[in-house]
Amino acid sequence: MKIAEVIVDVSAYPVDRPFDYSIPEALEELIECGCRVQVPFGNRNILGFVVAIKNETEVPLDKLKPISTLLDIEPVLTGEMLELAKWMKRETIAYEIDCLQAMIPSALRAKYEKMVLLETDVENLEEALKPFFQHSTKVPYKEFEKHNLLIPLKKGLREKHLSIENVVKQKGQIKEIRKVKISEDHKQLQKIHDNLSNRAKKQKQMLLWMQQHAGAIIEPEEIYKETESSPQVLHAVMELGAAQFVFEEVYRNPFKKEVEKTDFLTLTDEQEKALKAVVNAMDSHLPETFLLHGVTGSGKTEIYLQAIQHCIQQGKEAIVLVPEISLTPQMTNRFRSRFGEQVAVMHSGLSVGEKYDEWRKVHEKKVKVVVGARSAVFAPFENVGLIILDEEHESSYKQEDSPRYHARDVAIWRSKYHQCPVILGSATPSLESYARARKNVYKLLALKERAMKQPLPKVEIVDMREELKKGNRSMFSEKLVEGIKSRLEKKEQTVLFLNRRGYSSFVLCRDCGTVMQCENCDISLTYHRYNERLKCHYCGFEQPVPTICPECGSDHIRYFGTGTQKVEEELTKLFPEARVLRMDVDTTKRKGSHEAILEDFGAGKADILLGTQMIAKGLDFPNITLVGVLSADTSLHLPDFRSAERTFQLLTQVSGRAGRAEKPGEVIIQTYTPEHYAIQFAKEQLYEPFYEREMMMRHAADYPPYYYIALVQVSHEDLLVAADYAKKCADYLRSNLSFNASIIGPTTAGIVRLQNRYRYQCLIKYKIEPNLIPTFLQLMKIYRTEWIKKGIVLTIDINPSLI
Ligand SMILES: Nc1ncnc2c1ncn2[C@@H]1O[C@H](COP(=O)(O)OP(=O)(O)OP(=O)(O)O)[C@@H](O)[C@H]1O
Ligand SMILES: [Zn+2]
Ligand SMILES: [Zn+2]
Repeated sequence: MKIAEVIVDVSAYPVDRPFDYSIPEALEELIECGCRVQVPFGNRNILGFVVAIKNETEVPLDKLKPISTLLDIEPVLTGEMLELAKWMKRETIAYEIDCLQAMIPSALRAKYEKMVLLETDVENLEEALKPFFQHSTKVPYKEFEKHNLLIPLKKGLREKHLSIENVVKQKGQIKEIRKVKISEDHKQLQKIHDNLSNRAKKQKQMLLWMQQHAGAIIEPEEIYKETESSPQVLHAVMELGAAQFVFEEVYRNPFKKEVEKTDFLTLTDEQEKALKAVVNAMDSHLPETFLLHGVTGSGKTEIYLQAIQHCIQQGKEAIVLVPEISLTPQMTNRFRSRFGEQVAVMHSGLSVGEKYDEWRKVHEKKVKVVVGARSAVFAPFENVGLIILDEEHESSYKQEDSPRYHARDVAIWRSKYHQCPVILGSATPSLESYARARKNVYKLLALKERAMKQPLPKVEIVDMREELKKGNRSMFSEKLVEGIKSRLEKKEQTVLFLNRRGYSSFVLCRDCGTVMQCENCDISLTYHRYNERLKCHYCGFEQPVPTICPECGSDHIRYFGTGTQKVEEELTKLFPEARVLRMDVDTTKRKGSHEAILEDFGAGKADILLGTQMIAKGLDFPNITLVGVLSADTSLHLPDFRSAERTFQLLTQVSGRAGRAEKPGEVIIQTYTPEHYAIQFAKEQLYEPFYEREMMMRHAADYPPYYYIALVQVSHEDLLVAADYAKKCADYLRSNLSFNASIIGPTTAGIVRLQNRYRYQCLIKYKIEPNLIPTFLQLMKIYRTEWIKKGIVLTIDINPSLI
């Protein structure tokens, strides 16, 4: 008897391990690793993934239950993915089932119906299957299940005479059109024609026409037109066997427009050198990780494109990851324009069905390249030759929910599995990656100049405290107003960036620029509106909002933040003639609106593009000559040790949107803290000095990359219960981790109450801590067996992106 090991879909089970099930004889030849099944569990029937098949089990035979249903006749997960899930589960302290579910498209988690499609001639099929395909090329899978024909079905699938598709039972249905396939058999058509009575004139006429088009697949409307006939006539001759309906699937095309083909550019020397290093690694099958550090507009994308070209030529597949917000049509079209139909695109803007279509193109190996957001790192290619993470510093590569994986780590894992290189690209690499490159763990590839040797834009810092002194209370400095005015006159375009991260959450003195900081930590206090207090979410320190500035005594104290809408109003007052496009969460809710706005701006239908984070990335329009940053400070004072790094990255990225073509660019950054090093280095657009300085700060405070961090969070509806269990956590960690690990807390979390739950946390800083994962696993086990019953929710986040 064959036994399957199944990872079942029950959450909160204390032991995360596979369960043994016997494989019914009828399914023995069908079940493979990576297939989903339904199995009895307790008194329910639940979903599971087959992760291993074996001949023996320790489960007593009378206790052993059989698999009830097989859901996938072809596995949805490869052996690689099953192995990856095991690794992820341990690295991220997640349930294996969550890891497996994260790897398949959501459509497969929805309700769907399976259909079997005829791919070749009926004659190639086993006798038992033939009757099903006499009148249609598409038959519900149920039929074969019902008639016990799964084994011949699988044979037909293996030999590629048949294929399977899952039709999602909701709006994401596979799109298909019904066509008419005219019989290939001339003689038969002739015979049908001759047997018809002379009164059936229309039918005879159609048959004559069909003889000239034997074997063709044509849309019915075209036949009516060509033969000047009606559906009734067509149906009549089809009844006689002259033709049959076929269904042709059209992949929903999320790109809408056709993309013009582009040629490869002649690389600059710097680009050439970088490409060569990657190509060498590919050719020698080396799983090397490259950090491609190139200033904005240096042509990193062109290197990706040519590296992918090489990868395809070697018969291999490439995965390109791009942060969700820069996954714009402008971005994806750059890939489509080179590789055309060989590209699949996966991002959250697609409907469930569209996403599933794209996934299937990958699963069925119909494409060679996938461009997508974080989860595309699980693209089920089996012959990966190259993995690229563009904007590698982006925090969105880390998933915030379980499984809390980082796409970079998964990419590197897969590169080892496939013995292929990884490129991490950025103009502003994360400190962690740059430190690794310095230590030669990653190979550094540098592009110091822009592709056409254009100068980087000139950056000016405007001190908003001075503006206030001059009596200018608006959010636009004189400099910026002048800048916009001259662009309007010259018919050039302006991008205005409103940094909304940390909106309204810190308190600042408008006269001296002082931001209220924690007494014990080098971090700004968070403003809590509900009780008008300032809090440190690292150590728990808190104080009321001061009425006068402790530094200069001024009473111009306010919490900071301005919305895009308000900026737009002010902008139209200042420049009534300007055409303004606003891009933020409100104007991009509707599907496709994001791309419509960009398209309009690219086509010169507006003078000013005003937006949030969304516009910081990927924009490559030649007519943008001015970039204005309205408030550089907002992201600077977030209570996060990465806030300086994030600010530097953001300012460098937005500045990089200006002057990318012939016309030189200018950048104006407005700030209340012009002396801050993140702003000063962003002005010079110097990465390395910023890196050195920020590394010093991190070193002094024992933060990454010198230390690793992990965050354990406990929440409960009752504040005291949450605090109590957080203390239990801290005690447990303290008694199980080495003295080298420091455990800070428990303290309240940044947002203390979320969805009516109180949250406490412990921060762990460590260097080498062999006991970390075992300790976390043990803590999880205690939680899952005991604490969970008390309504506690415990999460463990290793290398959190935000703390
Ligand atoms: N070798 C080349 N010759 C001519 N033009 C090039 C070359 N390489 C890139 N370009 C052009 O330079 C511009 C900037 O290139 P690209 O967008 O690839 O830079 P990037 O490094 O990805 O920029 P960013 O990080 O700012 O998004 C593009 O318009 C691109 O077409
Ligand atoms: Zn002050
Ligand atoms: Zn503090």
